[in-house]
Amino acid sequence: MIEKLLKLKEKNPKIIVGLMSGTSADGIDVAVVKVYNSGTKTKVETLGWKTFAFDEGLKKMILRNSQPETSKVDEICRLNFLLAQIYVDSIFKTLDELGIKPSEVDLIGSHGQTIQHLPNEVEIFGYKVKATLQIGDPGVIAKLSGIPTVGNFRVGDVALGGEGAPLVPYFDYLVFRSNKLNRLVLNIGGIANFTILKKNCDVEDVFAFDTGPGNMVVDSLMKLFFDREFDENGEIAQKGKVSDDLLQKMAQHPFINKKPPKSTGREEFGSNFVNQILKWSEELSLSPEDIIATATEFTVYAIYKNYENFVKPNVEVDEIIVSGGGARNKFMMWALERYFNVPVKFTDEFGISSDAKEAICFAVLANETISGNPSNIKSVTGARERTVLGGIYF
Ligand SMILES: Nc1ncnc2c1ncn2[C@@H]1O[C@H](COP(=O)(O)OP(=O)(O)OP(=O)(O)O)[C@@H](O)[C@H]1O
Ligand SMILES: CC(=O)N[C@H]1[C@@H]2OC[C@@H](O2)[C@@H](O)[C@@H]1O[C@H](C)C(=O)O
Repeated sequence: MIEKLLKLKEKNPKIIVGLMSGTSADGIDVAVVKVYNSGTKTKVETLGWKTFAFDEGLKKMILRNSQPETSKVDEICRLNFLLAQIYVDSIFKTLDELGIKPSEVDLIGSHGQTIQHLPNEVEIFGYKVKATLQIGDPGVIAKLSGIPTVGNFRVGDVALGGEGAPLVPYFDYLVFRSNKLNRLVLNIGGIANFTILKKNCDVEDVFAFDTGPGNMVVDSLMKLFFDREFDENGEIAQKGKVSDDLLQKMAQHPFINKKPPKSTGREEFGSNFVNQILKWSEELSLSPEDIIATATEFTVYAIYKNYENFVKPNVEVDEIIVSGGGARNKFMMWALERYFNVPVKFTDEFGISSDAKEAICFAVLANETISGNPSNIKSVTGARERTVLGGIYF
């Protein structure tokens, strides 16, 4: 086993599959990449990627098991295996389409499905506990695929007192740093998060955190009002009018002004928050279109407010580089340009598909694990130490 691991460490370049199933619970992104070197010398070449949508029933099962009120421990136990089985199927389908044999793949890096993220410390039985849970067991992935798999990336950072998120900032640092420009690298998935890369920055200068909802709130409202999974291209938002009254109420959410390091999820922007929005909207007699427009505006408001509070006093950004499903929402992208007034680019311009960025990231993070390089950033997660992330399974 150790020989295998050492051989894998020395192999350069490596073919690595990165797997992301994000907080939107909309499906899995599989990216196949060739990774050269490691650390600051890392070079990534994307060989291909594919998205697999989850069946509606599966999405429901994931969502109900992401909430304490509706979760069931036997369903979570089964989902842990089921998701791993689905991941492996998706990997094989992607490889087949790309004409790559599974035996040619050196490594898999799998994020897993977050069903609960509890970075706020609680005292239980005299112990201070922070916790996070990603399911879709990497041990099962390794056994079914026959490919060494790195998973459970967040655990080490949380164990060392960190938020365990966001982890993409290290990848952003490797790929998007510049010696000429101050960059804000933004991902708008279920949750939105950004990475600030000051020109000529060092790894410990990187500043990043979750800013609040990405598409999570809009998606839930779209399901309720229009029985659709999301607002395609922001078309419904474009038909509505932003309500300043509702926006101001949403802006009071304590996460928006909370000081970083911080990370969030469905625990704070799930059904409780959506129900609150519904109540406020009823009082204000808003149409569904206006509510969607306001919730979409809120995502960008929260991104900007966090920038204004915690970044702008030290670093003024020259450009924004966007990825994630929100990049396809025109209303959101216009709002971003309106708030920031700097060029808004997509990661695709930099050779990283905006739909596959997080999957590519977990391939690169797996390479860092195998190479023995720490990939958390203390200034981002608040962990006591930098550490090698993830567990390796054969
Ligand atoms: N054409 C589109 N128009 C508008 N929104 C879109 C479009 N395509 C995708 N989205 C939005 O993007 C979301 C999915 O984004 P993405 O896959 O980046 O999130 P994720 O990886 O699940 O989340 P996270 O990054 O928070 O873990 C969808 O739920 C939807 O709201
Ligand atoms: C706990 C968890 O799964 N967090 C996700 C989520 O989705 C976006 C944002 O919230 C970020 O904190 C993180 O994912 C990305 C991949 C990250 O760690 O950078």
